[in-house]
Amino acid sequence: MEKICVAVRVRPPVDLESSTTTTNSNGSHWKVEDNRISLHRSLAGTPLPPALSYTFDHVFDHDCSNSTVYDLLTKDIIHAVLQGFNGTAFAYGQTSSGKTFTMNGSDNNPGIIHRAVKDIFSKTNMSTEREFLIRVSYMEIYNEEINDLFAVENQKLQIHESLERGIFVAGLREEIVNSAEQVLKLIEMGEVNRHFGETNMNARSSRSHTIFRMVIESKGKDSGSNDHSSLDDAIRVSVLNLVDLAGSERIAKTGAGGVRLKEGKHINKSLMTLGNVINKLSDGAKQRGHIPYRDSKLTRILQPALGGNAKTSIICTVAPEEVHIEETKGTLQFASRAKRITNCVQVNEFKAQGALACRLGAERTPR
Ligand SMILES: Nc1ncnc2c1ncn2[C@@H]1O[C@H](COP(=O)(O)OP(=O)(O)OP(=O)(O)O)[C@@H](O)[C@H]1O
Repeated sequence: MEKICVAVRVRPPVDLESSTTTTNSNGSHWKVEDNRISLHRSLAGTPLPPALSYTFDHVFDHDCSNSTVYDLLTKDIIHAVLQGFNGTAFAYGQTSSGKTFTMNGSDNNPGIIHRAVKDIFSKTNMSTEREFLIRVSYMEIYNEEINDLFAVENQKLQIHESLERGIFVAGLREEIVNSAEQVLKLIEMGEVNRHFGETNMNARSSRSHTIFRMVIESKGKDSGSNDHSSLDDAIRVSVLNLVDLAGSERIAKTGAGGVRLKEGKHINKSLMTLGNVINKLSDGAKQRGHIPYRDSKLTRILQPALGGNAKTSIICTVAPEEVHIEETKGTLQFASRAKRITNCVQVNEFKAQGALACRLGAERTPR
């Protein structure tokens, strides 16, 4: 059993005037100390004890770089995926709090996805013991429909489950890839197909949840031994999901109407289901009861990452401004609940036989 790793990241204040402080006009501000974030208030300039205080695995203040976030929060998961464990990292938070900045980054400050891809190829290229076959796919959930970001014609895809593949999206294009550059180019092409839109809160707001997925298969390099039953024959298959969720939003604040309003309702509904799943899971095994994974496509796809067989980290992004205090409290409560979830993690290792062996034989391009 292994706990989900939960971190909070505070984005820099939007108002440049107040960029050196997160204190607000009513004297309340979020203070970050080590792995703790607290809401402080002051009365006529006299500081009062924190009104609220939360502790997480990590708390990243506004001056923290994407490189630090990657190193402390996701690097271990990425390395575990190469050992055969499933891994998921996702960003959760209100609109405009920095989820896309964290997952995708910018040209001079690459995010988690870019760093993970580079890291994976640098490790697999260096491996003297195992050979790897890597496949990638990229999908979005827009208005509760799954679309393929690598192939626009693949829309309204369905989720299925099988013994061999677990939970999967049928018809999603998977590309076999051999280098980080190839993957980053594919992602760039996929980004063009993603739904963004302008709201009052964010000039480039993600209007869908996106899931970038890498499936990594590996087997021991031929040792030259004739012992066909040796453990080296075992094939490891792991799945890495890197998820950028759309932001929860107050319709009044985003000024949404028409298409934006419809999108906002779908976003809020699926995030509410995610919250319900997290709440149920955090209740502990005895009180849990039915977990409503099937109530949204997002939770169905993330099912293995939430209480299942995956190493998972969640980065909860928050905005420091006074006007967002209620949303920030909501995000921190979500994060506190998520912290209590335990997953049951194991290496996915199979004997190379039957259909899987045939498929690997056909697809494997030795690295
Ligand atoms: N840690 C950060 N450092 C510098 N700039 C940031 C940081 N986090 C966010 N920003 C900036 O704040 C703005 C909003 O961030 P972003 O688009 O990542 O938010 P989001 O949570 O993905 O929003 P939405 O849910 O609406 O898509 C962007 O201009 C982004 O560059």
